[in-house]
Amino acid sequence: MALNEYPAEIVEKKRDKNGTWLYYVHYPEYTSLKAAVPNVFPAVDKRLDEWVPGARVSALGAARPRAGRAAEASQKMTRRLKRQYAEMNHVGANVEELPPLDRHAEREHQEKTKVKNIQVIEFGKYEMDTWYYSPYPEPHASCERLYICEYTLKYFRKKKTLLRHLAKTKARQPPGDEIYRSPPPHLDAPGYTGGAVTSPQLSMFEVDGKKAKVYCQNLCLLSKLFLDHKTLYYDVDPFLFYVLCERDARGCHVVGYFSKEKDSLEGNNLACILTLPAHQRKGYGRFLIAFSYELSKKEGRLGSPERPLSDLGAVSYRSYWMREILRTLRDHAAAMSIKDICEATAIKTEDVVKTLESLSLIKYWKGDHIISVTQKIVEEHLKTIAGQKNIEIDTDRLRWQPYKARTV
Ligand SMILES: CC(=O)SCCNC(=O)CCNC(=O)[C@H](O)C(C)(C)COP(=O)(O)OP(=O)(O)OC[C@H]1O[C@@H](n2cnc3c(N)ncnc32)[C@H](O)[C@@H]1OP(=O)(O)O
Repeated sequence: MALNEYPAEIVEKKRDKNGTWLYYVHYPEYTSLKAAVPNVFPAVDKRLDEWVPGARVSALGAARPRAGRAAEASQKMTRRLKRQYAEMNHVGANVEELPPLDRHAEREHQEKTKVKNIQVIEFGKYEMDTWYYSPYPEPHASCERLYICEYTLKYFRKKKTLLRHLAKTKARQPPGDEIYRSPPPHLDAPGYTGGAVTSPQLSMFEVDGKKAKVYCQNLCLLSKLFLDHKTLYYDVDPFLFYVLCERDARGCHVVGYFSKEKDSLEGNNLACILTLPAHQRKGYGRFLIAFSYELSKKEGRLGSPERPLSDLGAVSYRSYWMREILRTLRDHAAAMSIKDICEATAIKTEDVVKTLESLSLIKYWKGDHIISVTQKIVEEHLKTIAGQKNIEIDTDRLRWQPYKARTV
């Protein structure tokens, strides 16, 4: 195999307008996960799948990924690691292991979604490559490029139609209640030298799936472009959507969201989370996760995300849990029980135990889990994560009541 060639599987082929063959290829040995993260592996990372002209495919099934998109980390999965990943994230490691009906549904889903339909979206001032298939209705489903209004989430095949829509619509923010607005930057903040404030101001909106049905359905269709396995698109009534926006003089620009069941029997405090690719790795994912736990604290309940987690979901949650638990231990001089940590953070017991295990800070003694840590060890662990991007939530600014308390 030549340099810069990668093993590839051909998933589909088609002819372009000029009759040239194009191949839809999957790179089985590569992932777009940016760094090797212990025990977190994409089951199948389809994010780099793409159409390539025949000239870029060699006879042995090797292709050259588009410049700039080449996978940065090669993580071959051993069978053992695959099983570990599946166990941690409650994902079936193998379709064959599912019950017959689920197996059939899973195969059908895989067949339908194996080739992504929309390649690029224009959203506000950003253009973003998509990652996965999303069931937009026809004729939009067959568009290579979709133009999406960042305020209403309506989608268009042509830019001029989007511009006409923007000229007509008055919407400049999500259709819900603004429940949080970030504090203005402190004038004594490090790096502030006077003049215009450049750091984005954040607003969080709560949008009710029942009251703003079309907006929420459009949000689900949009998020499916970046989520492989969530299947909620149309039945949005039982959910609340927490939409995070950067705010400026023109309006509120969506950067991410999470959804939450109004009444989760499993005690989930988050169903689905997304940061749009143009805004990833700036700390917004952690902010959204932290926000979901702040809501759980107000409800007086422990919470956990709905499973399965995606690979990116798993890294983000593990990083969040680790930091929160270590900070809580530090603030209490490391003298806490597991129950104390759960109460302070609203993180479900199982997630606390797994996180402490991964840090080797827990012992199993006489049938019970015991935390085994000193303040010094906590400080040392905290030093290793000191560089994390963290946007603090000022809880005094959260205006929110549990859904159940509002409806009785
Ligand atoms: C319950 C569920 O919904 S599971 C599905 C989760 N959602 C998805 O998979 C949709 C697509 N992915 C996403 O939307 C985003 O990647 C999210 C929401 C998971 C994370 O959002 P981001 O805004 O990028 O997260 P943020 O910047 O706060 O980073 C959180 C942590 O994850 C890590 N992380 C995020 N992306 C990556 C990546 N590509 N590779 C390695 N680590 C990553 C960050 O390094 C950070 O950890 P650190 O502070 O210890 O370094």
